[in-house]
Amino acid sequence: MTTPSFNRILLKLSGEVLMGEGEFGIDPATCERVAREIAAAKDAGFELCVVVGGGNIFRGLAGAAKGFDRASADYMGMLATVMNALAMQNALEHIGVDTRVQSAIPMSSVCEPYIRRRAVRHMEKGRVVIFAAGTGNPFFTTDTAAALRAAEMGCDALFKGTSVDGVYDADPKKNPDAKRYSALSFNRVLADDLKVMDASAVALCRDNNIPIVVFNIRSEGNLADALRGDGTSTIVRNNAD
Ligand SMILES: Nc1ncnc2c1ncn2[C@@H]1O[C@H](COP(=O)(O)OP(=O)(O)OP(=O)(O)O)[C@@H](O)[C@H]1O
Ligand SMILES: O=c1ccn([C@@H]2O[C@H](COP(=O)(O)O)[C@@H](O)[C@H]2O)c(=O)[nH]1
Repeated sequence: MTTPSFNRILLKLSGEVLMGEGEFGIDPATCERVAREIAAAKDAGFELCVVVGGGNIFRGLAGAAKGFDRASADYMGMLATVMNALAMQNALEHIGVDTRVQSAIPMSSVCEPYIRRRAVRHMEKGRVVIFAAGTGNPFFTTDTAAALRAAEMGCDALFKGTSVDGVYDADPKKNPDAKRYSALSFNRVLADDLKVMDASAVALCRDNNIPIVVFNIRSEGNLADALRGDGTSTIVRNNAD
């Protein structure tokens, strides 16, 4: 697969991936391994910002299914992403990568509030900005937050690092015969209701012409491969079938 050349990218880091081989929570070794991959991408010349998910700790929909009010459950989910952001900040700073965490829900004794111009400045200074608390609004997900921040930061592409190696014609975890696309259009993802990312995130990227690269970040080296356009991944973009 050949990927167009990108300079500034947003990495959407799955919360679920941060639990490593565990079934819940944060695995420090996985955070360190992902941090090394981010550091390598920086060394290769990319400007990076990161949106972290929260699926390893709490998802609003799952909370609502157990009886929590949906909006409260979503706020719990957003707080979970702040924990993941701090874990990633810690792992990155251990290996000498300068970072800032900015939260969409202000919590001034923990991290900076989200301020777009300040985030851009951090990136220009070579810092990795980690965006926490999603969009700050319930009824969204961190995929939509990733698309929104990618547009606000002027990113050339959104790399979704998750536990599948691309976009399939059906959920590969439920259908072993599902076929992976190497490239497809935003409109195909929406028309076929492919669930790898939520529709609002896909539409936002389509309307702002920000390609999405979906790749598996569970294995070492895959971020570097995806950034080079090597390895196994799917690119979702305008002007594709
Ligand atoms: N057509 C499809 N192609 C690929 N994956 C799909 C498809 N439909 C559903 N999926 C599922 O989407 C999941 C990835 O998206 P999801 O948003 O759930 O994860 P994430 O972003 O990695 O998680 P987190 O919420 O922890 O940040 C995969 O685990 C896969 O099972
Ligand atoms: O803008 C947002 C982003 C997230 N949430 C809630 O947080 C959890 C965790 O995020 P994932 O994207 O699932 O990893 C999500 O399930 C929502 O409950 C939100 O409300 N608004």
